[in-house]
Amino acid sequence: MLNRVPLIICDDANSDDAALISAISEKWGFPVVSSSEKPREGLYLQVQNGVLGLADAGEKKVNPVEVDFASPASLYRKQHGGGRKEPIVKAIGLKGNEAWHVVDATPGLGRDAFVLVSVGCKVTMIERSPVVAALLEDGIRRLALSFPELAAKMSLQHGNSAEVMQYFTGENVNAIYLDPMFPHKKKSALVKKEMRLFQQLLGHDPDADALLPPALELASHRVVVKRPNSADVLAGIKASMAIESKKHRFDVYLCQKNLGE
Ligand SMILES: C[S@@+](CC[C@H](N)C(=O)[O-])C[C@H]1O[C@@H](n2cnc3c(N)ncnc32)[C@H](O)[C@@H]1O
Repeated sequence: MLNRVPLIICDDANSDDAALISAISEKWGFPVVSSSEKPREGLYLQVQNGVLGLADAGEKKVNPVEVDFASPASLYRKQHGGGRKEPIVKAIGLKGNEAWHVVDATPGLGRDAFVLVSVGCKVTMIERSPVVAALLEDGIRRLALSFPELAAKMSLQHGNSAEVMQYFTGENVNAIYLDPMFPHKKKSALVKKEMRLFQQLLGHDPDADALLPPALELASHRVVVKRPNSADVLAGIKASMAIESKKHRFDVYLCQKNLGE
């Protein structure tokens, strides 16, 4: 996993972008590099028009990857039923439980987390990659400018969830969602360019099994694990049930503490 990538400052950056770059670099420790020193290969972060993005110097045609909670697709989803039909919402069992507190222990670009927020949940995201955490933080900051009520339902912690969940303090956690990276065939056309970039940054998560035991300990109601259809259950622990879609499966673990509810 790459923990640090350069943060490029363009020679013609406006003062707002320059201020954002220095705040991000100070918080996350990314080295600031001028655009003339931009690497010819590899990943780098940039700020353009107030948005932090992750780009690949070798893939000039691919747009930088950003966290965009207020994208038209996300907002369409929110306005048209708020994602209630999404398999993740069914798997977590949110019907009638929309106000649950959910920990997303593998948030990535926060797409699934935003589906949960859009149906009414409060979501705590715990992300271990500083690059991804910085992208998420920037997404929450921009969401707060247009939808402060939604941004207020999202919080972010930086760390390894397998550890953070063991010492989690604060509000009761009703459900935990796990969606660790899974190795894809390298040159498959199905692996989108954005996903390739992510794999270059993070690799896959060979320690994913370590997430399930502390999650089962912490959640009061459910733990849900997203897996490719072909994959084994996480940590060899059998799920209470599975919800299948075309490419994925949601393994649902009902927590013993609340089986009667
Ligand atoms: C497949 S992505 C998740 C995608 C996400 N569900 C979405 O909707 O965008 C997996 C993410 O989990 C993070 N991750 C994996 N293991 C972790 C751990 N032990 N602690 C914290 N984050 C972890 C990875 O860094 C990566 O960003």
